[in-house]
Parts: sequence; structure tokens; C-alpha cells
Amino acid sequence: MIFIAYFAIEHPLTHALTQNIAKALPYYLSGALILISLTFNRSRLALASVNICLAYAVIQQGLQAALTEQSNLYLYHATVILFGLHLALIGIYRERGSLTGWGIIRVFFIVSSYLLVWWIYRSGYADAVFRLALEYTHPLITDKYWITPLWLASFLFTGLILMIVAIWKRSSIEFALLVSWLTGHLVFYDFSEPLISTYLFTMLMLALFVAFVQITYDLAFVDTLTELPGRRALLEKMGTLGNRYSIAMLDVDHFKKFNDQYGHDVGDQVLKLVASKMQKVRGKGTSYRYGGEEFTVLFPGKSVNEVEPHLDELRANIEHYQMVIRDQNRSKDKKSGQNQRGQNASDKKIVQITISIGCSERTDQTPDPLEVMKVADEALYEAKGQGRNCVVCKVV
Ligand SMILES: Nc1nc2c(ncn2[C@@H]2O[C@H](COP(=O)(O)OP(=O)(O)OP(=O)(O)O)[C@@H](O)[C@H]2O)c(=O)[nH]1
Repeated sequence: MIFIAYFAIEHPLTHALTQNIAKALPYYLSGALILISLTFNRSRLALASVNICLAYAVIQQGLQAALTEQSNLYLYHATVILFGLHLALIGIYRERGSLTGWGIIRVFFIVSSYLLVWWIYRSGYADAVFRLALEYTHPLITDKYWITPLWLASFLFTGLILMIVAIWKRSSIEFALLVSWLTGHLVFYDFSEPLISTYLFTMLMLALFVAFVQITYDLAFVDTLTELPGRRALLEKMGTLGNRYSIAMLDVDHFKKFNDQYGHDVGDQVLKLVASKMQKVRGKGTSYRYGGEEFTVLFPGKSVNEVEPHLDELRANIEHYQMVIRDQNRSKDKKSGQNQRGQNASDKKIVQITISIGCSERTDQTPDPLEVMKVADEALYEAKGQGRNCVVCKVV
């Protein structure tokens, strides 16, 4: 295999062919990603792919020449700016599904900006345009004279936007955009290396593919409200448990009453709070949202005696947490809301939530995880019967 690979890559007969295939790879990957992104309504990934593909095309068609000429330096700087700027804008955009008017306008915007830059380059106006920015294009690094204040400003500005967006939104697409931005600038930084754009743009497209897979996984397995893995992930994990494990079922007490009194939005906040506490449960437990206001914790390799203290600690943490909620009657208008706050400090209300927990472990009588879960559910029912806000363990 190694011999065949070596022959294919290095032999003079096939060398040119493999190089041509390698050079075309980012185009193929980009086309494939645009297609699957549109199929799965991931418009931002499709936009990123269009941007990257166009930047790569400009590099391949126009920037395989010495950067000593002003027209080439114009094309180089314009591409760096467009590449970073479009990625930053895609980071800021909200996901709105593909093939909508919004998506078509954005694609048009990206394509036309590259076409304009290319037209200026080909029509002979490039030198004149470049001279307008002469003040900002003196070299910052001696042997890399294409690295200029304009380059640096574009790099820092777009990078800052993408970093803020990545920290704020914390999802795989923002992370992939950041990786793309960094990889792309590596190409623009080390421009003298042969084939660097081909290798790094291929890597960059693969990073977007990884993001696509992650997004698809999250859609199928992660609950959007609480960000805990959902029931599908739970059932999958239950299939991999060994011969020793415990399962706990949790339910928020009087949640219907809570919803009726404070509204569905506050109810959602409660579920998020419970989920965030559950994520910190000790004893190596993994938490899942089972559905509605019910949650599950799996403890692989643990007996109920081992996990009970951790579950009770979780129950107590939630009981003692004082959740502050805004008075629903307070004006939504910010200014008048602030005035009201000044007059009446009690526009916030502190509420406390409790949960009940039922827990069971695998035994010879209950060898199947679904049976263990059923017993844990019975234990939860008993906990409700005992007045709620407690942990009941049951082993059969
Ligand atoms: N806000 C919000 N409410 C939900 C969600 N899913 C389920 N619920 C509500 O959860 C409530 C569940 O109520 P019940 O099953 O009657 O139980 P309960 O009021 O918690 O009472 P006990 O379990 O007996 O303590 C219902 O009012 C559902 O509408 C959700 O995602 N968000």
C-alpha cells in the first residue's frame, strides 16, 4: 500500500496528475459541503464554504505570481480582507435556513464582492486602487513584505469579532469559523510556500465538515433547552452499560403549579437551572433530559449505596438555590423599567425549587437497563408519595 501511495504521489508519470487532483480537492470538498449544508438547512456553513472556495479560487487563478507587483499586492490584500470580513459576518448572522431570500442575498453579496475585486484586477485599475492605500501597505516584516498594517488591521478586527462570537455562542460552527479564519491567515502569512494554499484550504474544508457532523449530532442527541444530552443519547448509552450500574430518575416538584403561577418562560429557566446543577453531579454520573420536567442520571460501575449521597447532595443544592425571577408585571420598556426599579426594589422575587429522586441498580432480577429504569421510576413515585424533595432508592 505504501509503495502504491509512493508511486502515485512521487513517480514522475503520476506526479502531475496527483498534484492536479490535490489542487482541485478544496473545490470538490466545498461543492460537497454546500450541497449537504443546503440539504440540512445549514445556511451559514454553506456561506462559509462559498467564501472559502472563492478565496481559494482567487489564490489559484491570480496569486500564483510574485507579490512584488502592485496589482498582485492589491489582489492579495483585497482577498485577505474579503476572506476575514465574510467569515466574521457569517459568525454574526443568525441561522435562517437555506434557499431563502435572505440566504440568496448573502450568497450574492459574497460572490459579487469577489467578482468586483477580480474585475478591478483584470481591468487594469488595480494599481490605482492599491495606491489609494499606500500609506497602510508598507511591510511590517522584512522578509514577508506582504504583511502590512492593512493586513494586520484586517486580521485583528475580523479575529476579534469571531472570538467574541465564539465565546458568546459557543457552538461548533463558530469554532469552525474561527479555525477557518486562523488557517486561512496562515496561508496568507506564509504565502511563499509552494502548495500551502492547497494543503491548508483542504484542511480548512475538512474542519467545516467536522463542524457539520457535530451540528448534526447535536441536533439528534442534545436537548436544545437544557443543553443536556436527550433521550436518544440516553437510550444509546444504556446499550453500552456493563453489569454494574445505577440509574436515577429526577422530577421537578409541583412544576405544573410553578408554570401556571410564573409562566412557561420562567418554567424553562427552572429546567435550565436544574440541568446546570445536574451537570455537576458527583460520582461520575452523566445527566440526561428524559423529557418534560423529568431527568435521568446514569452512574456506570456504581451501586445505589455509592450514589445515594451524591444524589442527596444534588437534591439539597437545588433546594437551597435561591432563584431570582423578575416581576412579570414590570414594564418591558427598559427606561420605565429602571424608573420602576428605583421606586420599588421588590420587583424581583426569590423562589425555591425542589426535586424528587428515585434510584435503582442492576441486579440479576433486573438485568436490562430499561427494567432498572422502571424500578427507579417506581422509587420516584414513592418519593413523591413521601412528600417530595427526597431521594428514594429501591433494589429488587
Ligand atoms: N416550562 C416548561 N414546562 C414544561 C416543559 N415540559 C413539560 N412541562 C410542564 O411540566 C408540567 C408537568 O406537570 P405534572 O407532570 O403534572 O407534574 P408536577 O406538576 O411537576 O407535579 P409532581 O410531579 O406531582 O410534583 C406540565 O405542566 C408541563 O406543561 C418544558 O419544556 N418547559
